Parts: sequence; C-alpha cells; structure tokens
Amino acid sequence: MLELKDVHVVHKARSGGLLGRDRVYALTAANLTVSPGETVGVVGESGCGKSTLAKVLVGLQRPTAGTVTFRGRDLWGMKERERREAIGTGVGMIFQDPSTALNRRLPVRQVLRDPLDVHGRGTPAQRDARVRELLDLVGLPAGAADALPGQLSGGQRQRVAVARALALEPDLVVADEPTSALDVSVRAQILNLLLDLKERLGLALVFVSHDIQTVRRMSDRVVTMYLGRIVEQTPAASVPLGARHPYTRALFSATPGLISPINPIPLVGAVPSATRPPSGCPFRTRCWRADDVCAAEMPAATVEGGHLFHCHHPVAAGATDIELIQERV
Ligand SMILES: Nc1ncnc2c1ncn2[C@@H]1O[C@H](COP(=O)(O)OP(=O)(O)OP(=O)(O)O)[C@@H](O)[C@H]1O
Repeated sequence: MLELKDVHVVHKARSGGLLGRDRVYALTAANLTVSPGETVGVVGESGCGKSTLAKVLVGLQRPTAGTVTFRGRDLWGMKERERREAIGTGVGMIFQDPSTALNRRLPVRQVLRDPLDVHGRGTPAQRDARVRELLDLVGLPAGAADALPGQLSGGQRQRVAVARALALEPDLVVADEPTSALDVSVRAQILNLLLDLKERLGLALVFVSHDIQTVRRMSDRVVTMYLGRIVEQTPAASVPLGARHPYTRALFSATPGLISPINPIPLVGAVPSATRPPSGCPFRTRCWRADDVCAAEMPAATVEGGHLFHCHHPVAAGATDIELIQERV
C-alpha cells in the first residue's frame, strides 16, 4: 500500500554551523513497506528520525532523495492537487498533542466536517450525519459536537483527533506519539481505541512511540531506528529475544518490566550528532561488538523471513540479556 525506497531527508542545521552549511541527516536510505491491515511500530531514542519518517509517510515531508509509492503511484511524481487528494483521503495522521493539532476556535462539529468539506464528500446533511457517526465511532456523545476543543479533556480531544483522522475513511493511519501528551490514566483508553478501530475498520497503522512496551504489544512488526536509519525490522512476536541488532536488544533490555529489569544491557555514551554521523554502521560508536569492518562499511540488509537487520555482527537469536552483558565485560 505504501512503500519507501531509499528515502533520504536532509535538513539545513538549525544552528547554521560554519558558513551555514551544516546538514542534518534526519533520514538516511530508508526502505519500508506498509501492507494493508498491518500495524508497524517505530522505536528509537529521541532525535533518531521517527517523526521525520512519520511525516514522509503522510506526505508532509518531501524526501531529499528516494521514492514514496502510495497505492502503486509515485507520490512526489504527482501534481500537487492529486497528491493532496491521494494523501488527504487515503492516510490519516494523529499527532502527539491534540491541543495544538486541533483548531481551538472551531467547534468539534466543524473540526470533523472540515476534511469532508475540503474534499467535497456528500451533501451537507450527509456530512452532518458523518460527524455524528464519527463521534460515535470514537466513543464521544453527540453533544460533544458543540464543544470547543478547549472545553474537552485531553483524552476527549485526542478522541476528536482520531475521529478527524478517520473522517475520509483512510486505509492507513499514522500516529506519532499519540499518547505522550496525555495523562497516564487515559493513555490506555486511547491505545485501546486505536486497536479497536484498526480491527473494526481494517486499517493499517503506523505507530511511533518512546514507549517500546506499548509498541511491542500493539504492533505486528517493530521498526528500530538509530541516527536516521532503519537498522532492524523484527516481527513483534519475536521481540525482544529474537531481535538480532545489538541496539534493538539494548533498547528493549533497558525497559522495566521486560526481561531484565535489574541489569539492562548498558547503552554507553550519547547518540552522535545527526550532522556528523559516524562512518560505516551508525551504532558502532556505542556498540560492544563493533570492529574495523563496522567503521568501514554500512552493513547491508540481512533478510530472514519477515525479519531484516543491518549488522556485521548480529546477536544470536535467543541470546539472553545476561549473555550479552557478559560479552561486554
Ligand atoms: N526542520 C528541521 N530542521 C533541522 N533539523 C531538523 C528538522 N526537523 C528535524 N530535525 C532534526 O532531524 C533529526 C530527526 O528528528 P526527528 O524529529 O525526526 O526525530 P524523533 O526521533 O522523532 O525525535 P523525538 O523522539 O525527540 O521526537 C534530529 O536531529 C532533529 O533535530
């Protein structure tokens, strides 16, 4: 349904740098396919390019290089009007903070009618009916239509954002940290709503989150990003012990409540700057398995069934955290 091929996004550095020429390598050589009905979870530390990937998927970020194919057509080869129509009706996006994503001056009714009006869907009466249907779909009372977003709770606002994303019956919803701005008490409700809607409507879902436990629980496939690169794609059922990339293992090991809450595999040092990524494998400066080969060459993809990873020295499938910690000593 949606495919990224060798997609790069390079920004000019905000700081400008020497002569203003510094570049930020936000996304490098990204290859990703999203199939109908599947849930893809994206994990990685702050600044690794998760939001950039999400924006590329929903057509909000034009790649510096590479192709984005949506329903068999090159998204950035289309005329602007066609692209807006294809993305506007085919992909819904849910942002982190519903307070900023929704227009505060418009009542919920208009927030939800807006995409229907823009894309000329149905008669005015049919649009009103669709608004009622959408509120019902996300578990809000019909009376919520008259409220301004500011009069709703954070959880209710995010329900409105979910309803808006679904207004035009997309095949794919991309949710970028959809619960991180919400109270802990309502996070589970929003996640369950997303899962429920996904099942009922047969949606594909791309779910970006810092909360890797949740990603693991919600997804069919876990995509690990590091310094702008997709370094591993693992079937969620085999995460974490089946993951082969040392970074995925370290990331999941550091999550309380997973396999080794007491002795996580330590991630030594900080993530290098995205303006000067290391040569070869981007993770090598923090990897206990790295050697000269890792510094010389970016590892090609190894594909084993539905599992893909880029590593010269992958961890054995099933290796325990304790075994990996011992390797480091
Ligand atoms: N418009 C921009 N101009 C310059 N640099 C940018 C821009 N947008 C993102 N970046 C940089 O690109 C890199 C990737 O950013 P991105 O927001 O995609 O990461 P992220 O994984 O979503 O981070 P977080 O989890 O903190 O939201 C970062 O180094 C970020 O500072």
